[in-house]
Parts: sequence; structure tokens; C-alpha cells
Amino acid sequence: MTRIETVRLRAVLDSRGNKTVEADVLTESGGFGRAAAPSGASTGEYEAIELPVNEAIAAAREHAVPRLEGRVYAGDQREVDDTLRAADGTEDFSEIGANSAVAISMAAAKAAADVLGAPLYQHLGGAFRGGNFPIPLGNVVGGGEHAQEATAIQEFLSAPVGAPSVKDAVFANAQVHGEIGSLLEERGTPAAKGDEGAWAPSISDAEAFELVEEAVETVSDDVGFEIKFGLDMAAAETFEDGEYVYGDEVRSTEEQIDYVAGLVDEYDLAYVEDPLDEDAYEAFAELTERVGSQTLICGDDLFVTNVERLEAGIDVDAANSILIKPNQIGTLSDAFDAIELATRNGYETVVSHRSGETEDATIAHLAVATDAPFIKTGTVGGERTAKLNELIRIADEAL
Ligand SMILES: C=C(OP(=O)(O)O)C(=O)O
Ligand SMILES: [Mg+2]
Repeated sequence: MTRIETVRLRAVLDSRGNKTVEADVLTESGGFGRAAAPSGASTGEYEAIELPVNEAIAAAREHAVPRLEGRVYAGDQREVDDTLRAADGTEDFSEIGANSAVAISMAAAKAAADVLGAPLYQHLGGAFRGGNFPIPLGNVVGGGEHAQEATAIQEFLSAPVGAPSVKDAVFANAQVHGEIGSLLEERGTPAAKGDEGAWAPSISDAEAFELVEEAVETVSDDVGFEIKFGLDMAAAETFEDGEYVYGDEVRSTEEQIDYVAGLVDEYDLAYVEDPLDEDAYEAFAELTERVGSQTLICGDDLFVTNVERLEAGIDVDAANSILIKPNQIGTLSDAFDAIELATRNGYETVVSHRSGETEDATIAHLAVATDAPFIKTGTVGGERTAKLNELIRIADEAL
């Protein structure tokens, strides 16, 4: 019923104005799915390979499409993804590109859901899913690789942990973003926006902490539920010759651990992503030992949605949470495997967008399908609200 008839690939624009891969999958019974690959800027060294778009499309047309058309069922996601892996023949999708692979993988899932007449989250997660919703972590101030002349820390994330519903949480994050805009205006601090729509003022990290703390407190008082905040420190981007360089601050590994542990205490942080380098399993473990009962220590560049790297982390208690980015590993099946391994080992999952995004809302469904406790997908901007509004629609059963 869901046998793939046609796979079409094209280049479209992402939110940075770069080209990215879009895939259409059509089944013999008339099912249709369309998906597009996102793209990172602060990419981890161990991520699957994103090829230049024209190369990725040409290679996928040559190697993957003939193996899928007329041969593989879109409803059998494992077979779709195994076929992509076999067509590629490498560990890291360097032949057809993780950008082609993830677009086809996600488009096939959507085509199968279309044939079944089920929402994507139900096709991926089963009939009993749809009752739990992730807490959205919303980037409200940021810099690093996502904006020039802004904070050294990549992301300050609003975390509406006490929100009674996903809709309240989404609106609260937007309100925090708006409140920060007002505070910056009052202070006469000009601010552009970074790649993910967060404010990117030219202020120090210390000033950003005060600003975000004030905004979440103000909005929390207004909406009547608890809003905390968290960070993506993207430390691998700042790690040079054994030291962490954040603006004028240079810290050894031990100093970085002390600094982050101090921030967790001082600001009661809900979440800290990539506080240390992408190879620093032992240092991660030391920090998790110190503050892991108070906050989430999340591996993004550390784990790159890869079960082998996650297993190595689980072995040494490196973290208590993992970021899940399907394009980091190349297929939905691989992302599911990482989620399953994480969940079985008590790690919280955070399904995530990339800094370069499209209108594609697959990750909203992936988060609901897997009962992910968190989703990180920005706060404002059309490519971010595409996912946030989809969560609201899923909760409203208005798909
Ligand atoms: C979303 C992120 O940024 P990028 O997509 O640039 O890796 C991140 O680092 O978590
Ligand atoms: Mg990150």
C-alpha cells in the first residue's frame, strides 16, 4: 500500500538564505510526503556529513533513488533508512550526504502517514501517543556562531517548566522574548537578531544573565507559573589549546567546571547544553556528578545523536540528557535508536532544530511520538513557529 513510486529532490532555501535539500516521496497509492533538511552552524566534529546541496542531490539520485522507487515501502521506516545507508555505503553519509538522507527519510515517514490517514506523530509513535507534550526551550538571547558581536555563550534559553500546557509554554517563551526586547530598548541597547531569532545584543555574558533572569521573573509573575532558564554553551566552538575562551574570559577545564557549577547554583538553571568540549567525557562526568541532580547536563556536539557516542557517555555517566537532531545522524531510524537508548538509561531527550531551518515541522511530531520531555526549537520567526504552532495544533487535535 505504501510502496514508493517516486522520490523527487530539489534545492530550496533555508532560513539563512542558503540552499538545502527538499525531498518529495510519492507512494503508488497516492500518498505524499515532503520534508527538507536543516543545517547547523556550530556543528559537531562527529556529525554525519552535509554535502554541498547540488552534490548531495546528484549522489542521492544516482545511488539511493533507484533503490527506493518501486522497491521499498514508505511505511517500513527501517527499510527506507536501511536502504539509504546501503545506498550510501559509508558510516557518515559522506557519499549521498546526510542532507539528502534525512530529507528522504522524513519525507517517506510523512508519505506513509498520509496513506494511513494518521497524523505523523501517530504513525511514528503509535496510537497511544499524543497525550504528552514537550516543554519548549526557547532561545531568547544568543551569540557565538549564531550572531556576530553578541554574547560569547551561544544560547540563553527560556524554560517554562511550570506551564500547564504546551500552548501556555509556547506563548510564555514568546513573551519572554518580547520582554527582553523591551528591556533592551529601555536601556538603549541596540540588538539585531541571530540565526535562530534570538536577540543578539553586543553585551557581556554577565549582562545577559541579569537581563534574562529579570525577563523570566517578570513573565513568570505575569503568567502565574514557573519559568526558569538554561544555556547552550556550545563549548566545542570555544575550546582552543586546552582552554575555554569566552570573550575575554579564558578558563582551564577545572575552571570551566567550577564556573558552570556556580552558574547552576546562582541562577537555578534548568538546563546546560555542551558546557565542555565534544571529547571531554570525563570532564562532563565531573560536572554531572556535581550538579546533575539540580539541572540537565545535555550533550549535543558530545553525542551527535549517535548511539555509539551515547553508549560511551552512559558508561561514564557523562550527562543526564541528550540533544536529538535527526540530520546529525542522517535518518529517523537512527534518531529513534538514540532516543530509545537514552530513555532506557534514564537520559532526558531534547528534540532539536538547527540554526538553519525550513518550514518543515517533522521534529514537533518526533517529540510527541517519542514522549520527549523537551523540544528546542526557537521562539520567534516563521521557521521556528512552524514547529511551535504544529505542537499547538497537535495538542488541539487540529491537524
Ligand atoms: C541548534 C544548535 O545550533 P547549530 O544548528 O548551529 O548546531 C545547537 O548548537 O544546539
Ligand atoms: Mg548545541
